Amino acid sequence: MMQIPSIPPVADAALAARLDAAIDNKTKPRGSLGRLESLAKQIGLVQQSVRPQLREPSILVFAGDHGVTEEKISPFPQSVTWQMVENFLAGGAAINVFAAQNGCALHVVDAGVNHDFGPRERLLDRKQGYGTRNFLHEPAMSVEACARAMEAGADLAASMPGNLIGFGEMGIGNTTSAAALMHRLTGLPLEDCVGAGAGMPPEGIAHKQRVIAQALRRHADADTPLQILAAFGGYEIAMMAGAMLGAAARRKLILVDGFIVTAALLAAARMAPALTDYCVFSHCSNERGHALMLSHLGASPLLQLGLRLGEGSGCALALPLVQAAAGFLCGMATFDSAGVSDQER
Ligand SMILES: O=C(O)c1ccc[n+]([C@@H]2O[C@H](COP(=O)([O-])O)[C@@H](O)[C@H]2O)c1
Ligand SMILES: Cc1cc2nc[nH]c2cc1C
Repeated sequence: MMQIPSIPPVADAALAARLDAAIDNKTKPRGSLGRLESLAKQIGLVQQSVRPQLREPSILVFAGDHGVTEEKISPFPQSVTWQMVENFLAGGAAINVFAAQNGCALHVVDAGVNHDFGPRERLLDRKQGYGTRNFLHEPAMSVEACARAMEAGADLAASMPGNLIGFGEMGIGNTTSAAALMHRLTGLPLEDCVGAGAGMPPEGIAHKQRVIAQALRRHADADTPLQILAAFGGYEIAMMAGAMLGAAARRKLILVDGFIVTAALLAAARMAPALTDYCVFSHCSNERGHALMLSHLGASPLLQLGLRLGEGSGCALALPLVQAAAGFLCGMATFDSAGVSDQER
Protein backbone atom coordinates (compact mmCIF):
# COMPACT_ATOMS: atom_id res chain seq x y z
CA MET A 1 0.00 0.00 0.00
CA MET A 2 1.26 3.45 -0.87
CA GLN A 3 3.07 5.11 1.98
CA ILE A 4 1.77 8.70 2.08
CA PRO A 5 4.90 10.86 2.30
CA SER A 6 4.94 13.26 5.20
CA ILE A 7 4.62 16.76 3.79
CA PRO A 8 5.76 19.48 6.21
CA PRO A 9 4.01 22.87 6.12
CA VAL A 10 6.26 25.50 4.52
CA ALA A 11 5.65 28.01 7.34
CA ASP A 12 8.92 29.33 8.83
CA ALA A 13 8.53 32.63 10.71
CA ALA A 14 12.21 33.63 10.47
CA LEU A 15 12.44 32.95 6.74
CA ALA A 16 9.06 34.62 6.16
CA ALA A 17 10.36 37.78 7.85
CA ARG A 18 13.53 37.70 5.72
CA LEU A 19 11.44 37.25 2.58
CA ASP A 20 9.15 40.16 3.54
CA ALA A 21 12.18 42.36 4.10
CA ALA A 22 13.82 41.25 0.83
CA ILE A 23 10.62 41.96 -1.10
CA ASP A 24 10.06 45.34 0.61
CA ASN A 25 13.67 46.45 0.01
CA LYS A 26 13.40 46.05 -3.77
CA THR A 27 13.35 49.29 -5.76
CA LYS A 28 9.58 49.69 -5.91
CA PRO A 29 6.88 51.08 -3.68
CA ARG A 30 5.87 48.55 -1.03
CA GLY A 31 3.29 46.12 -2.29
CA SER A 32 3.40 47.50 -5.82
CA LEU A 33 4.04 44.11 -7.40
CA GLY A 34 0.74 42.96 -5.97
CA ARG A 35 0.02 39.26 -6.32
CA LEU A 36 3.57 38.62 -7.56
CA GLU A 37 4.82 39.53 -4.09
CA SER A 38 2.85 36.87 -2.24
CA LEU A 39 3.80 34.43 -5.00
CA ALA A 40 7.51 35.25 -4.60
CA LYS A 41 7.19 34.73 -0.84
CA GLN A 42 5.49 31.37 -1.35
CA ILE A 43 8.22 30.22 -3.77
CA GLY A 44 10.86 31.34 -1.27
CA LEU A 45 9.18 29.37 1.52
CA VAL A 46 8.88 26.26 -0.66
CA GLN A 47 12.54 26.49 -1.70
CA GLN A 48 13.68 27.65 1.77
CA SER A 49 15.59 30.50 0.19
CA VAL A 50 15.40 34.29 -0.17
CA ARG A 51 16.83 33.80 -3.66
CA PRO A 52 14.59 31.13 -5.17
CA GLN A 53 15.41 29.82 -8.63
CA LEU A 54 13.10 27.92 -10.93
CA ARG A 55 15.03 25.16 -12.68
CA GLU A 56 13.89 23.05 -15.62
CA PRO A 57 10.15 23.50 -15.32
CA SER A 58 8.10 20.79 -16.95
CA ILE A 59 4.47 20.06 -17.58
CA LEU A 60 3.12 16.54 -17.27
CA VAL A 61 -0.14 15.73 -19.03
CA PHE A 62 -1.66 12.66 -17.38
CA ALA A 63 -4.02 10.76 -19.67
CA GLY A 64 -6.57 8.12 -18.78
CA ASP A 65 -9.87 6.66 -19.90
CA HIS A 66 -13.08 6.32 -17.94
CA GLY A 67 -15.52 3.41 -17.96
CA VAL A 68 -18.32 5.80 -17.03
CA THR A 69 -18.23 7.16 -20.62
CA GLU A 70 -20.62 4.21 -21.30
CA GLU A 71 -23.27 6.41 -19.66
CA LYS A 72 -22.95 9.13 -22.33
CA ILE A 73 -21.79 11.75 -19.87
CA SER A 74 -19.46 13.46 -22.38
CA PRO A 75 -20.23 14.99 -25.76
CA PHE A 76 -17.12 13.22 -27.12
CA PRO A 77 -16.40 9.49 -27.50
CA GLN A 78 -13.75 7.79 -25.38
CA SER A 79 -11.47 7.38 -28.41
CA VAL A 80 -10.78 11.14 -28.37
CA THR A 81 -8.51 10.52 -25.36
CA TRP A 82 -5.97 8.46 -27.34
CA GLN A 83 -6.44 10.64 -30.42
CA MET A 84 -5.55 13.75 -28.39
CA VAL A 85 -2.55 11.91 -26.89
CA GLU A 86 -1.38 11.34 -30.48
CA ASN A 87 -1.96 15.05 -31.09
CA PHE A 88 0.18 15.94 -28.02
CA LEU A 89 2.95 13.63 -29.29
CA ALA A 90 2.76 15.20 -32.76
CA GLY A 91 2.97 18.72 -31.27
CA GLY A 92 -0.40 19.94 -32.51
CA ALA A 93 -2.41 20.65 -29.35
CA ALA A 94 -2.85 23.95 -27.50
CA ILE A 95 -0.55 22.76 -24.72
CA ASN A 96 2.24 22.11 -27.25
CA VAL A 97 1.98 25.67 -28.50
CA PHE A 98 1.81 27.30 -25.05
CA ALA A 99 4.53 25.13 -23.50
CA ALA A 100 6.89 25.79 -26.44
CA GLN A 101 6.13 29.52 -26.26
CA ASN A 102 7.37 29.54 -22.66
CA GLY A 103 10.29 27.17 -23.09
CA CYS A 104 8.65 24.56 -20.90
CA ALA A 105 9.37 20.84 -21.30
CA LEU A 106 6.26 18.75 -21.89
CA HIS A 107 5.67 15.05 -21.30
CA VAL A 108 2.56 12.97 -21.74
CA VAL A 109 1.93 10.24 -19.18
CA ASP A 110 -0.16 7.24 -20.19
CA ALA A 111 -1.79 6.58 -16.83
CA GLY A 112 -4.48 4.33 -18.26
CA VAL A 113 -5.57 5.09 -21.81
CA ASN A 114 -7.63 2.49 -23.67
CA HIS A 115 -5.08 2.22 -26.49
CA ASP A 116 -1.61 0.84 -27.16
CA PHE A 117 0.82 3.55 -28.19
CA GLY A 118 4.04 1.54 -28.24
CA PRO A 119 7.28 3.21 -27.20
CA ARG A 120 7.21 6.86 -28.19
CA GLU A 121 9.37 9.87 -27.52
CA ARG A 122 7.85 12.17 -24.86
CA LEU A 123 5.35 9.49 -23.81
CA LEU A 124 5.91 8.12 -20.33
CA ASP A 125 4.31 4.69 -20.08
CA ARG A 126 2.80 4.29 -16.61
CA LYS A 127 -0.26 2.43 -17.85
CA GLN A 128 -2.37 1.05 -15.00
CA GLY A 129 -5.04 -0.45 -17.26
CA TYR A 130 -7.10 0.15 -20.38
CA GLY A 131 -9.43 2.65 -18.77
CA THR A 132 -11.26 2.41 -15.46
CA ARG A 133 -14.45 0.46 -14.83
CA ASN A 134 -17.84 2.13 -15.03
CA PHE A 135 -18.27 3.63 -11.57
CA LEU A 136 -22.03 3.67 -11.94
CA HIS A 137 -21.90 -0.10 -11.36
CA GLU A 138 -18.63 -0.83 -9.55
CA PRO A 139 -15.65 1.07 -8.15
CA ALA A 140 -13.63 2.71 -10.94
CA MET A 141 -10.65 0.78 -9.59
CA SER A 142 -9.77 -1.26 -6.53
CA VAL A 143 -8.20 0.48 -3.56
CA GLU A 144 -4.99 -1.47 -4.32
CA ALA A 145 -4.97 -0.29 -7.94
CA CYS A 146 -5.56 3.27 -6.77
CA ALA A 147 -2.64 3.07 -4.37
CA ARG A 148 -0.43 1.65 -7.16
CA ALA A 149 -1.40 4.50 -9.49
CA MET A 150 -0.60 7.02 -6.77
CA GLU A 151 2.73 5.38 -6.08
CA ALA A 152 3.66 5.41 -9.77
CA GLY A 153 2.80 9.12 -9.82
CA ALA A 154 4.87 9.84 -6.71
CA ASP A 155 7.89 8.02 -8.19
CA LEU A 156 7.52 9.87 -11.48
CA ALA A 157 7.36 13.30 -9.81
CA ALA A 158 10.37 12.50 -7.65
CA SER A 159 12.34 11.51 -10.77
CA MET A 160 11.63 14.73 -12.68
CA PRO A 161 14.76 16.86 -13.10
CA GLY A 162 13.55 20.38 -12.21
CA ASN A 163 11.91 22.02 -9.21
CA LEU A 164 8.57 22.96 -10.77
CA ILE A 165 5.97 20.60 -12.20
CA GLY A 166 2.85 21.79 -13.99
CA PHE A 167 -0.03 19.33 -13.83
CA GLY A 168 -2.36 18.77 -16.78
CA GLU A 169 -4.68 15.98 -17.85
CA MET A 170 -6.58 14.48 -20.74
CA GLY A 171 -9.44 12.05 -20.31
CA ILE A 172 -12.84 11.99 -21.90
CA GLY A 173 -15.36 11.69 -19.05
CA ASN A 174 -13.04 12.96 -16.35
CA THR A 175 -15.18 15.95 -15.35
CA THR A 176 -17.80 13.38 -14.24
CA SER A 177 -15.17 11.73 -12.07
CA ALA A 178 -13.93 15.09 -10.76
CA ALA A 179 -17.46 16.33 -9.97
CA ALA A 180 -18.21 13.17 -7.95
CA LEU A 181 -14.89 13.55 -6.11
CA MET A 182 -15.56 17.21 -5.43
CA HIS A 183 -18.99 16.47 -3.94
CA ARG A 184 -17.75 13.60 -1.78
CA LEU A 185 -14.60 15.39 -0.60
CA THR A 186 -16.12 18.82 0.11
CA GLY A 187 -19.77 18.09 0.88
CA LEU A 188 -20.78 20.91 -1.47
CA PRO A 189 -24.16 20.40 -3.17
CA LEU A 190 -23.87 18.11 -6.20
CA GLU A 191 -25.48 20.62 -8.56
CA ASP A 192 -22.67 23.07 -7.76
CA CYS A 193 -20.07 20.44 -8.70
CA VAL A 194 -21.41 19.32 -12.08
CA GLY A 195 -20.74 21.29 -15.25
CA ALA A 196 -20.54 21.14 -19.02
CA GLY A 197 -17.12 19.51 -19.25
CA ALA A 198 -16.07 19.41 -22.90
CA GLY A 199 -19.40 20.95 -23.88
CA MET A 200 -22.48 19.08 -22.65
CA PRO A 201 -25.73 20.96 -23.32
CA PRO A 202 -28.03 21.72 -20.33
CA GLU A 203 -30.10 18.52 -20.71
CA GLY A 204 -26.85 16.55 -20.92
CA ILE A 205 -25.61 18.14 -17.70
CA ALA A 206 -28.86 17.13 -15.95
CA HIS A 207 -28.30 13.54 -17.14
CA LYS A 208 -24.67 13.65 -15.96
CA GLN A 209 -25.85 14.82 -12.54
CA ARG A 210 -28.36 11.95 -12.31
CA VAL A 211 -25.65 9.42 -13.21
CA ILE A 212 -23.36 10.84 -10.53
CA ALA A 213 -26.15 10.92 -7.92
CA GLN A 214 -26.87 7.23 -8.57
CA ALA A 215 -23.15 6.38 -8.39
CA LEU A 216 -22.85 8.29 -5.10
CA ARG A 217 -25.57 6.08 -3.62
CA ARG A 218 -23.84 2.98 -5.04
CA HIS A 219 -20.55 3.93 -3.31
CA ALA A 220 -21.97 5.48 -0.14
CA ASP A 221 -19.68 3.21 1.88
CA ALA A 222 -16.50 4.70 0.37
CA ASP A 223 -15.20 6.68 3.30
CA THR A 224 -11.46 7.36 3.36
CA PRO A 225 -9.94 9.66 0.72
CA LEU A 226 -8.26 6.60 -0.87
CA GLN A 227 -11.56 4.70 -1.02
CA ILE A 228 -13.32 7.73 -2.51
CA LEU A 229 -10.55 8.20 -5.09
CA ALA A 230 -10.73 4.50 -6.01
CA ALA A 231 -14.52 4.55 -6.29
CA PHE A 232 -14.81 7.59 -8.58
CA GLY A 233 -11.33 8.44 -9.71
CA GLY A 234 -9.63 7.97 -13.02
CA TYR A 235 -6.15 6.49 -13.28
CA GLU A 236 -4.88 9.91 -14.38
CA ILE A 237 -6.54 11.55 -11.36
CA ALA A 238 -5.09 9.03 -8.88
CA MET A 239 -1.66 9.31 -10.52
CA MET A 240 -1.76 13.12 -10.32
CA ALA A 241 -2.73 12.91 -6.63
CA GLY A 242 0.31 10.70 -5.98
CA ALA A 243 2.58 12.84 -8.16
CA MET A 244 1.62 15.98 -6.26
CA LEU A 245 2.53 14.29 -2.98
CA GLY A 246 5.81 13.09 -4.52
CA ALA A 247 6.59 16.58 -5.83
CA ALA A 248 5.91 18.29 -2.50
CA ALA A 249 7.97 15.67 -0.66
CA ARG A 250 10.92 16.86 -2.83
CA ARG A 251 9.95 20.51 -2.21
CA LYS A 252 9.07 21.03 -5.85
CA LEU A 253 6.58 23.75 -6.70
CA ILE A 254 3.29 22.41 -8.05
CA LEU A 255 1.40 24.33 -10.74
CA VAL A 256 -2.26 23.36 -10.73
CA ASP A 257 -4.35 23.59 -13.91
CA GLY A 258 -8.15 23.35 -13.98
CA PHE A 259 -11.13 21.49 -12.54
CA ILE A 260 -9.83 17.92 -12.82
CA VAL A 261 -6.31 18.65 -11.56
CA THR A 262 -7.78 20.54 -8.61
CA ALA A 263 -10.04 17.54 -7.84
CA ALA A 264 -6.92 15.34 -7.72
CA LEU A 265 -5.40 17.86 -5.32
CA LEU A 266 -8.53 17.80 -3.12
CA ALA A 267 -8.05 14.06 -2.63
CA ALA A 268 -4.29 14.30 -2.08
CA ALA A 269 -4.63 17.23 0.33
CA ARG A 270 -6.99 15.15 2.46
CA MET A 271 -4.10 12.69 2.84
CA ALA A 272 -1.47 15.40 3.53
CA PRO A 273 -3.08 18.78 4.33
CA ALA A 274 0.14 20.85 3.98
CA LEU A 275 0.28 19.85 0.30
CA THR A 276 -1.54 23.03 -0.70
CA ASP A 277 1.39 25.11 0.65
CA TYR A 278 3.36 23.85 -2.38
CA CYS A 279 0.64 24.64 -4.93
CA VAL A 280 0.28 27.61 -7.22
CA PHE A 281 -3.19 27.78 -8.75
CA SER A 282 -2.66 28.86 -12.33
CA HIS A 283 -6.20 29.85 -13.21
CA CYS A 284 -9.90 29.64 -12.46
CA SER A 285 -11.55 27.47 -15.08
CA ASN A 286 -14.95 28.15 -16.59
CA GLU A 287 -16.04 24.67 -15.55
CA ARG A 288 -18.89 25.04 -13.10
CA GLY A 289 -17.55 24.08 -9.69
CA HIS A 290 -13.95 25.17 -10.16
CA ALA A 291 -14.36 28.57 -8.48
CA LEU A 292 -16.07 26.92 -5.50
CA MET A 293 -13.45 24.18 -5.34
CA LEU A 294 -10.72 26.84 -5.29
CA SER A 295 -12.43 28.80 -2.50
CA HIS A 296 -12.86 25.58 -0.54
CA LEU A 297 -9.05 25.23 -0.73
CA GLY A 298 -8.50 28.90 0.12
CA ALA A 299 -6.73 29.27 -3.22
CA SER A 300 -6.25 32.49 -5.15
CA PRO A 301 -5.74 31.61 -8.82
CA LEU A 302 -3.40 33.76 -10.92
CA LEU A 303 -5.48 33.99 -14.09
CA GLN A 304 -9.15 34.22 -14.98
CA LEU A 305 -9.32 33.71 -18.74
CA GLY A 306 -12.47 31.65 -19.15
CA LEU A 307 -10.40 28.59 -20.09
CA ARG A 308 -11.98 25.15 -19.86
CA LEU A 309 -9.57 23.08 -21.89
CA GLY A 310 -7.38 21.11 -19.51
CA GLU A 311 -4.10 19.64 -20.90
CA GLY A 312 -2.16 21.83 -18.45
CA SER A 313 -2.91 24.85 -20.66
CA GLY A 314 -3.45 27.15 -17.66
CA CYS A 315 -0.09 26.07 -16.21
CA ALA A 316 1.77 26.94 -19.39
CA LEU A 317 0.06 30.34 -19.56
CA ALA A 318 0.74 31.14 -15.89
CA LEU A 319 4.36 29.96 -15.95
CA PRO A 320 5.79 33.35 -17.03
CA LEU A 321 4.12 34.95 -13.99
CA VAL A 322 5.67 32.38 -11.67
CA GLN A 323 9.03 33.01 -13.33
CA ALA A 324 8.52 36.77 -12.95
CA ALA A 325 7.87 36.34 -9.22
CA ALA A 326 11.01 34.30 -8.59
CA GLY A 327 12.87 36.53 -11.05
CA PHE A 328 12.17 39.87 -9.36
CA LEU A 329 13.15 38.47 -5.98
CA CYS A 330 16.51 37.31 -7.33
CA GLY A 331 17.19 39.96 -9.94
CA MET A 332 15.93 43.33 -8.69
CA ALA A 333 18.21 45.80 -6.98
CA THR A 334 17.47 47.01 -3.45
CA PHE A 335 17.06 50.67 -2.48
CA ASP A 336 20.52 50.47 -0.87
CA SER A 337 22.33 48.68 -3.69
CA ALA A 338 20.87 50.95 -6.37
CA GLY A 339 21.30 54.18 -4.38
CA VAL A 340 17.59 54.96 -4.63
CA SER A 341 16.19 56.76 -1.60
CA ASP A 342 13.29 55.09 0.10
CA GLN A 343 10.89 57.86 1.11
CA GLU A 344 8.98 55.49 3.34
CA ARG A 345 11.91 54.74 5.62
O1 LIG B 1 -9.42 21.91 -16.92
C1 LIG B 1 -10.64 22.14 -16.88
O2 LIG B 1 -11.13 22.92 -16.07
C2 LIG B 1 -11.52 21.40 -17.86
C3 LIG B 1 -12.88 21.71 -17.91
C4 LIG B 1 -13.67 21.03 -18.82
C5 LIG B 1 -13.13 20.06 -19.65
N1 LIG B 1 -11.80 19.76 -19.58
C6 LIG B 1 -11.22 18.71 -20.47
O3 LIG B 1 -12.26 18.04 -21.18
C7 LIG B 1 -12.20 16.64 -20.97
C8 LIG B 1 -13.28 16.21 -20.03
O4 LIG B 1 -14.54 16.65 -20.43
P1 LIG B 1 -15.76 15.60 -20.37
O5 LIG B 1 -16.95 16.40 -20.79
O6 LIG B 1 -15.42 14.52 -21.33
O7 LIG B 1 -15.83 15.15 -18.96
C9 LIG B 1 -10.83 16.34 -20.36
O8 LIG B 1 -9.96 15.92 -21.37
C10 LIG B 1 -10.41 17.66 -19.76
O9 LIG B 1 -9.03 17.89 -19.98
C11 LIG B 1 -11.01 20.42 -18.71
C1 LIG C 1 -10.79 18.02 -28.64
C2 LIG C 1 -10.52 17.93 -27.16
C3 LIG C 1 -9.30 18.40 -26.66
C4 LIG C 1 -9.06 18.31 -25.29
N1 LIG C 1 -8.02 18.65 -24.51
C5 LIG C 1 -8.29 18.36 -23.25
N2 LIG C 1 -9.50 17.85 -23.20
C6 LIG C 1 -10.02 17.78 -24.43
C7 LIG C 1 -11.24 17.33 -24.91
C8 LIG C 1 -11.49 17.41 -26.27
C9 LIG C 1 -12.81 16.91 -26.80
